[in-house]
Amino acid sequence: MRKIDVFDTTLRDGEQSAGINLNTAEKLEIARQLEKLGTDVIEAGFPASSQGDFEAVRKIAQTVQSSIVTGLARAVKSDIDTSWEALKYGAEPHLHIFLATSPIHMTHKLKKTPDQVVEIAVESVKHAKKHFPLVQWSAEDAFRSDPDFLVRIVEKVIQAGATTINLPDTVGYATPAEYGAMFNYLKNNVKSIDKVKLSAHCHNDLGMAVANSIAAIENGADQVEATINGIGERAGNAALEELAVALHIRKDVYNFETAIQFQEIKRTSQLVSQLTGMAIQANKAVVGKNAFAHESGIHQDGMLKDRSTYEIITPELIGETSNQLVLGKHSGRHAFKNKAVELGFDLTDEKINEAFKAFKTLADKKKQISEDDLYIILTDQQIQEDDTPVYELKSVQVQYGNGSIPTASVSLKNPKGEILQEASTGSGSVEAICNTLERLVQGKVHLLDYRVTSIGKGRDALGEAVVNLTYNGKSSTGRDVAQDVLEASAKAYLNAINRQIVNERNRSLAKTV
Ligand SMILES: CC(=O)SCCNC(=O)CCNC(=O)[C@H](O)C(C)(C)COP(=O)(O)OP(=O)(O)OC[C@H]1O[C@@H](n2cnc3c(N)ncnc32)[C@H](O)[C@@H]1OP(=O)(O)O
Ligand SMILES: CC(C)C(=O)C(=O)O
Ligand SMILES: [Mg+2]
Repeated sequence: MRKIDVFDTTLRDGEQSAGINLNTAEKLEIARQLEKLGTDVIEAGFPASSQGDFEAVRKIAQTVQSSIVTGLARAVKSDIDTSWEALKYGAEPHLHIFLATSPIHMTHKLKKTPDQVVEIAVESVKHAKKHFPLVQWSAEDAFRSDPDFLVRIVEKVIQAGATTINLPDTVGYATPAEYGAMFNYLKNNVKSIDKVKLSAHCHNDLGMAVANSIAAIENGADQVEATINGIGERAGNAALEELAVALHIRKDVYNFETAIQFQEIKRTSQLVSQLTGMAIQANKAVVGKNAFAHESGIHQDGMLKDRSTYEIITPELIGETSNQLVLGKHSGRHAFKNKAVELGFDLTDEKINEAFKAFKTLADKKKQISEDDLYIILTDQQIQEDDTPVYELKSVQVQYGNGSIPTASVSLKNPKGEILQEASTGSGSVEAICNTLERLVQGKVHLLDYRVTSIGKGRDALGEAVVNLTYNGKSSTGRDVAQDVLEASAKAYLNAINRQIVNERNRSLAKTV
């Protein structure tokens, strides 16, 4: 079996999804989980794009041990030098440089001739090689590039020192046969191609990202680039979990293997959804809520007689548990701590105590505490590390009746430590809460999007609220989970604002350094 490397770009291309904005603690948490998942390379961000991304990539490079950590850079010296400062801590520093090669991009975006593009590509790879032992070079929009130009530029960047060549279908336009043919063409026409690792990077605009990635592997690609839950620019990237499971389940056809630890798939998918606020569609392959649900009588009859009638992937393969009661309101701190360790959390005693308090509060209200609930409580503690003073919800009360105007009263502590109270009406309960909060916080807020979903099963399942807004002109996403969706909504709203306050403080600290 040929081993295929998995390059995860959830934290870079995935974060480019509209509405996603992860902070350093959240990125670090996802990177740790990607390491457990067995990804060969983690693209942690774009260090030159912002101080926040620089910090996140630096922390991830310092923390992650068993996956290679990389970051994206334009073919620009200052991007490369900044990336080095963030990535130099890795055991094998790796940089990912990209430059567009299609006529459309060269003419309209870069405004460069093909010869100039070759020169810039070669110079940037040579410059990167002064620092980095591993340099991946991507021909952005490779699929819409002239194949002979690709052959020429790829040969030159290999001569300049590139160690991996990536040929993306940047706009998700290729069919599997066409994308495979491009790899075949380069394999047969670039003289030095066997000196480098060949990589595929597919987007899902026509729903073919996973199929295209597999076609690339069949035609010589050694590495596939993908994201958890398929998040990414526009319609997203190839979904990592779908790719890995497809190669595994159909190894009889493909004969390829990856180092992905299948047991970690469900957990990774949930974590990414929880921290990005991007819901997973119920019927999504492998990780959707319905992926293992059998609804109709004939299917249920078949499943009861023999699971192989309708089940080609078992939920156990991807680490799906039955989610039965694990701890209850009479459980003590020791059992709680043991369970946290068993679930893979490494928290200080102080954070365990905070999580334990949240667990007891929930256990008082909810009959059964599931593993999903524990993950939410523990992850919330794990990602809390900033001590910037922010808004804190003290209480929220809503008066609602179908014949009256909903009214919300809210009390909160502001970043100066003052307790403020306000009341306001709205056409619904959530709008009343948002209107009240808008009066209480300092600055201009504009609500863009709001969503509630349930976590886990049953009528007492936790409610998750995701709020997308602009605060003083900057877009931000907040998320929170509570047993009551109105409380979750108020907290999610404040979390979005608090995120901007923390970002602002980090930006001003960076300027003073
Ligand atoms: C296919 C992909 O996913 S590519 C990755 C996309 N990801 C991102 O863009 C996220 C991070 N980006 C950012 O934060 C910003 O765009 C920055 C910091 C990188 C650059 O910001 P700005 O300097 O304000 O430039 P802006 O984004 O408006 O324009 C991009 C510039 O880079 C140039 N450029 C684009 N790609 C490349 C490249 N690979 N190498 C060199 N220059 C490039 C463009 O031609 C344009 O140059 P111009 O100003 O001379 O016209
Ligand atoms: C930066 C490159 C690899 C990219 O994301 C794309 O071309 O889609
Ligand atoms: Mg991409």
